[in-house]
Amino acid sequence: MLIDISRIQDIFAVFVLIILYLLVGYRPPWLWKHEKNQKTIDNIPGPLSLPFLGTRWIYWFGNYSFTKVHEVYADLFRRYGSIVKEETLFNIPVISILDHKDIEKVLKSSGKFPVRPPTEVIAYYRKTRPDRYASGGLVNEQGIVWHHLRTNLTSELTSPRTIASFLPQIDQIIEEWCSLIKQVRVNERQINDLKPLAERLGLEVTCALVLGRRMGFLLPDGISPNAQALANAVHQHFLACRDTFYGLPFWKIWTTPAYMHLVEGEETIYTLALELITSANEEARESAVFQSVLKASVDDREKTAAIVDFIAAGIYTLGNSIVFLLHLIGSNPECQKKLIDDLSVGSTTYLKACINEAFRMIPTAYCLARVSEQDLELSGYHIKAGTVLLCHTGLACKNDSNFTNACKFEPERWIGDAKTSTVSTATFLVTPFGIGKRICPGRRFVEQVLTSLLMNVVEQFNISKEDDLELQFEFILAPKGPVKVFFDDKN
Ligand code: HEM
Repeated sequence: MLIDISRIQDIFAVFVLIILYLLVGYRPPWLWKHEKNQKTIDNIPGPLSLPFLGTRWIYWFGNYSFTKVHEVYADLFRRYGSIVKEETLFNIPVISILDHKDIEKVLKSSGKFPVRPPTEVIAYYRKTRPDRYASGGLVNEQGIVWHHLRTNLTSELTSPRTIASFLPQIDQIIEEWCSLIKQVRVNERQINDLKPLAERLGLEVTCALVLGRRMGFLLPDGISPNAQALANAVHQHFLACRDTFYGLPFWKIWTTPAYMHLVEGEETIYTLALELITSANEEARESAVFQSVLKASVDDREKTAAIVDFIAAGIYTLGNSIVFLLHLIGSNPECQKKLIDDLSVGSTTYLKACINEAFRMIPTAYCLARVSEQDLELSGYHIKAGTVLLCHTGLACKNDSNFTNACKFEPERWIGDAKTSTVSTATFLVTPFGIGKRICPGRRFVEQVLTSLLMNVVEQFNISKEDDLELQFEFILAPKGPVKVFFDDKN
């Protein structure tokens, strides 16, 4: 009898094992074959990856420079095709994509809380200062924490009504900037370097919106030491992000100069933001954006962090975009003439087309980063959820297969019959402010500033340029060297 029971147990155990094998171990031959043939992330071409160091060595020992990352990617795509694999430290893959359909697929696949990879060095620094930061902040947080910050801190910044009510102040600031141009011109026409002047405008108008204060960045006899410190801090902040991201990663072990610069930049912006919050005057109390941040239902530390993030994310990007826009207009006298004609009949159609076209030609945020939230098929490769993907929208915009005469400044492509086909391609490629739920909350404000700027500038000046613009990578695209532009008075 005992023997019989143990035999039954054996049979039962074999039966359970067969079931388990069928459930988890068995793959039908067709599926097996498919998996074997399927190209995975391991098959994506790219530079040689070294154990532990990955492919970052191309910047340290190769011919590539991280001041020219935009050119590095153009070269990588030329060598390896429209999908390229790099590996960061510890061999974590980062996939760069150029194909329009792939970019669209990635940007469309984001869920409720799109994941943009955080800037590691900022996330690290903020964790070392729990006295100041309750989280990584709006730019670097993910998931439910990001959603909580976004909903509570950006409603006024993104509100059309708030930005429209700020328009008179924008116009006044632009008017002051045009006066400044007149005062600092050499021989009543020549601006030897447009960059610092564009940065001062970016600073003044962004601080006026975010802090509700005029900071005096446009005073003709130079700016105050405090204001200069803020301008330097924001610039330093971007360079330090670039250097810690692409440079040797020693900042993780000891305090490198790049890490020191980042800390200095963050601390200067933070100290100033805190000072302005605690000393808010009548003017500041009337500022909708500033007030909405102060009254938000979030931890007090998040409020100062949000002001820091708005300043850091807004000023430098805006300054660079102003240089790119005015240089492109100065390089295209025909377009300038059409723009003036169109404005003279009360239309802003051509002006808006010029701004779209400038963003297509030189987007300061030259690519969009996401972490895939689901498995994706990109250019025939199976990409697992959780992979870091870089959508190279800036390079795709310069591709003739996406836009005819892609390297030419042609605002006409955004008008009339041509518009429909341009817009259908542009939806996922001309994305200077990003796309989806993580889109830049400063977009509406920036568009308003650029519209008012271009209108005022072409009404007062004929702009022209001497040299071509050279670009440099400073974590975003920035002009390299002095940008000489002529501002001749209109007769
Ligand atoms: C020309 C100027 C600007 C450009 C080109 C720009 C571009 C961008 C881009 C590309 C993103 C990422 C979007 C994405 O991943 O889909 C972003 C995010 C962000 N920007 Fe801007 N931006 C500009 C100005 C501003 C201004 C003026 C502010 C604030 C006053 C601002 C605040 C932010 C913030 C807080 C984020 C993070 C949003 C989030 O993750 O939810 N930006 N910006």
